[in-house]
Amino acid sequence: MFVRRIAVIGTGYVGLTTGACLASLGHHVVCADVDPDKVARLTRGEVGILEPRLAELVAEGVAAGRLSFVLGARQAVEPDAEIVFLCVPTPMGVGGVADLGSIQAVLSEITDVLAPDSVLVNKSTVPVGTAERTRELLGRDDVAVVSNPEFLREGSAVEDFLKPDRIVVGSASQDAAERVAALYSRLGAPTVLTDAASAELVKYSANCFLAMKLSYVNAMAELCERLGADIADVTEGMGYDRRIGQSFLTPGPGWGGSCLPKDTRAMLQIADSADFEFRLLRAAIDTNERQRQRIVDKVRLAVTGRRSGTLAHTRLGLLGLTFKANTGDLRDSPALAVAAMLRQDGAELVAYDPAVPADTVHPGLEPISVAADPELAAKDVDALVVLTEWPQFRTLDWAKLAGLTRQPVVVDTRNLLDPDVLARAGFRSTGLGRR
Ligand SMILES: NC(=O)C1=CN([C@@H]2O[C@H](COP(=O)(O)OP(=O)(O)OC[C@H]3O[C@@H](n4cnc5c(N)ncnc54)[C@H](O)[C@@H]3O)[C@@H](O)[C@H]2O)C=CC1
Ligand SMILES: O=C(O)[C@H]1O[C@H](OP(=O)(O)OP(=O)(O)OC[C@H]2O[C@@H](n3ccc(=O)[nH]c3=O)[C@H](O)[C@@H]2O)[C@H](O)[C@@H](O)[C@@H]1O
Repeated sequence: MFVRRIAVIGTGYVGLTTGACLASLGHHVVCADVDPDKVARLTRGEVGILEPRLAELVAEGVAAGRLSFVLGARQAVEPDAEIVFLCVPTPMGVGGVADLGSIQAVLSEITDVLAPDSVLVNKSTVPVGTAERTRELLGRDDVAVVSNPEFLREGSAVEDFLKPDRIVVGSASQDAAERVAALYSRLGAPTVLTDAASAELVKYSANCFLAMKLSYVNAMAELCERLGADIADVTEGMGYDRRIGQSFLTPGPGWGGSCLPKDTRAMLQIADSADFEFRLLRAAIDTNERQRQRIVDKVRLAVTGRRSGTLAHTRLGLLGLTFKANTGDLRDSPALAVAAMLRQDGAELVAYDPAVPADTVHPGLEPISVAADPELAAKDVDALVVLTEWPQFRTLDWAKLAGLTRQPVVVDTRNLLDPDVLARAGFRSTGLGRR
């Protein structure tokens, strides 16, 4: 029932969550990373990422003797790991294709130490055909390869892992697929058992669909502005249709993060390699890029009253830098993309984000002075621009902030704040697609 040794390679958002959650389900898990500092920190119980319950599960797993951390994949796999999960990065490579360098590095490290009858499971997001190529590369008939894509979201990784909407497992080996599916049996989630290529495609297909949904909503918000309609009412009215659903219908400064942007690009390449021009997806990506410019134009109009020109000699306070709320992740954050464009336009930028301390080092933060509190970010600014939907922004002392600004203007790119509250505090505000 419980597996005596599962190896999880890569201890990032996916790997650490997978390791800690599988240990909490009763399995014995050894997690490996290539980064010695990370392994040392995890061994001391320092999780280092903002994920509810993750630190707690790690501590419980370690205390119960079911979870440990080692340096290097080989040490986690030998001598007798029964199931090996690959949770290493697959970032955007040249031309948008997924870069499989880390996967290849792990394979060359572990091929000769994989135990007979073990199962190699890929949880990283990889192009269709990767499982098949992995099987060829391994050249081991006694090791099965399985695709088991992960659908967790950052900020709710543990909750999503333990209460998944579904489990997807694909393999040429029915027996191996069933062994992997059995790991999750206690979760009671619908399970799709399929071939490896279909499982790999489910992952891209889901992320691309979500991206298209968001681009559709952002386009609809623009249309609302032109037609005098209100996006909140439009999406509410749409969302009651159970075929559409209420979630993922909030307009914003464009979708970002470490996955949707890279996975949509990778899907275009996958389609291209199959001689299929995926125009629908291309349009969703183009709409997303345009969205950033649309935000800059909105800020310019709100601050200078002009549709063209620059933002030279203006100072802007940005509220939110992470790619969404409840995470500290700045990777591919739309807030940073918008900030870069505002800077390019001549604006001076100061920002506050509850998950980004003033001394954070990240290339996207270079044009921004990061403040330790929202009041510092409001001081002498020509506008406050909400870029991430942190719920605590709703309850800021808006009247006090208004008094600190040079011009009491708010551009709310997340439609997070109540316009009446802002008006009472003395702000002129604008959102996306609002009447
Ligand atoms: N972040 C997310 O919300 C989700 C990510 N994914 C996919 O999961 C994969 C991993 O993503 P994240 O966990 O976000 O990445 P991450 O960047 O947070 O973590 C990856 C970890 O792998 C380690 N690593 C790199 N090369 C290694 C090697 N050769 N041996 C051992 N460890 C190595 C890194 O040091 C790092 O700790 C990607 O393919 C991603 O697309 C899938 C679902 C959700
Ligand atoms: O493959 C992955 O890595 C993961 O990618 C996304 O998860 P995540 O990157 O954590 O972020 P999301 O919550 O999907 O948000 C993505 C972007 O869309 C934006 N968004 C989301 C929802 C919404 O209504 N409006 C909106 O603008 C967010 O602010 C963010 O920039 C998917 O939701 C996960 O299912 C998937 O496993």
